[in-house]
Amino acid sequence: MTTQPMPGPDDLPEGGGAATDPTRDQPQPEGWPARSGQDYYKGPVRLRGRRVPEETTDERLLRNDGKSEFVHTDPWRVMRIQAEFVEGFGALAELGPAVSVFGSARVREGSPAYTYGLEVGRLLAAEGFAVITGGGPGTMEAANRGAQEARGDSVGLGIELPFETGLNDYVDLGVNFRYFFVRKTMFVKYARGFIVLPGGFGTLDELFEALTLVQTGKVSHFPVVLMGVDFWSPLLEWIRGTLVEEGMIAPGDVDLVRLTDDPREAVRHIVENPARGARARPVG
Ligand SMILES: C/C(=C\CNc1ncnc2c1ncn2[C@@H]1O[C@H](COP(=O)(O)O)[C@@H](O)[C@H]1O)CO
Repeated sequence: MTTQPMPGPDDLPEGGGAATDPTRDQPQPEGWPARSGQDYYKGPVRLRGRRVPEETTDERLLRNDGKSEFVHTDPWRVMRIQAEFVEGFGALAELGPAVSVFGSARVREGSPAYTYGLEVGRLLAAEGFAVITGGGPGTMEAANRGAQEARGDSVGLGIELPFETGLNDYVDLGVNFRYFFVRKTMFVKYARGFIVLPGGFGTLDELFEALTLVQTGKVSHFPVVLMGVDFWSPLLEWIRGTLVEEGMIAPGDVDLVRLTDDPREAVRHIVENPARGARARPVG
């Protein structure tokens, strides 16, 4: 058996290519790729015969044939997702201590939930916390507005939605995300705690995401405050009466949450309960 030296990097075109193999310079079967008589190197992979691609990686990269379906493929999507993480981390890396505030996109100025938002935004900023919201209307606008009025850092992590407007006018540092899960990572990564105002599905999703991460010990033990006793009590009663009773969660899991109507108490709870190292409760 004869062995041939592997070509070095200088012998190969960048991004893969063919290196001549003098022993394989015979006529190739009909229908085989034009360069099938040569060894083809693609990173650590060597290809021969009909496995030799018709065109090199660079040829494919530089080809402009007007076809655009590739932008809808999963590998391409993964690149977009990565880019979104990079942009998000880049924009927020130097943010000081922050608290994420979740709540309804639908309430108007003058409603109790909007007023909670304004107040917690102001108080958090006065305590030196950046206020992170979903950057949208309703309570998000209120919390950003409160933070801005108190000369704090007002951050909006917007989400691209099919029929919604962009960031509210009170966001000073805004990042718009295409993917909910990338945006959620930012809410958690840069926050020392969460304040949850009355809201709908979006708010519940964010609340339970935060609780699950803490409960399972995936993240630090963050303080979580629910604002609005009348609004949240039925949910907490159901959690205690059904989830705990049926053994779906541990009784202590409910202690993860503080319920109040008082924005001062909400902010004090965050200040007095700094995030502690992650500690999952053993199931059962
Ligand atoms: C429905 C309306 C606007 C939607 N625009 C949003 N912009 C930014 N973030 C949003 C938006 N809608 C939901 N969110 C996120 O979910 C939470 C609020 O959802 P809920 O269902 O209203 O409780 C909020 O914390 C955001 O992160 C108005 O026309």
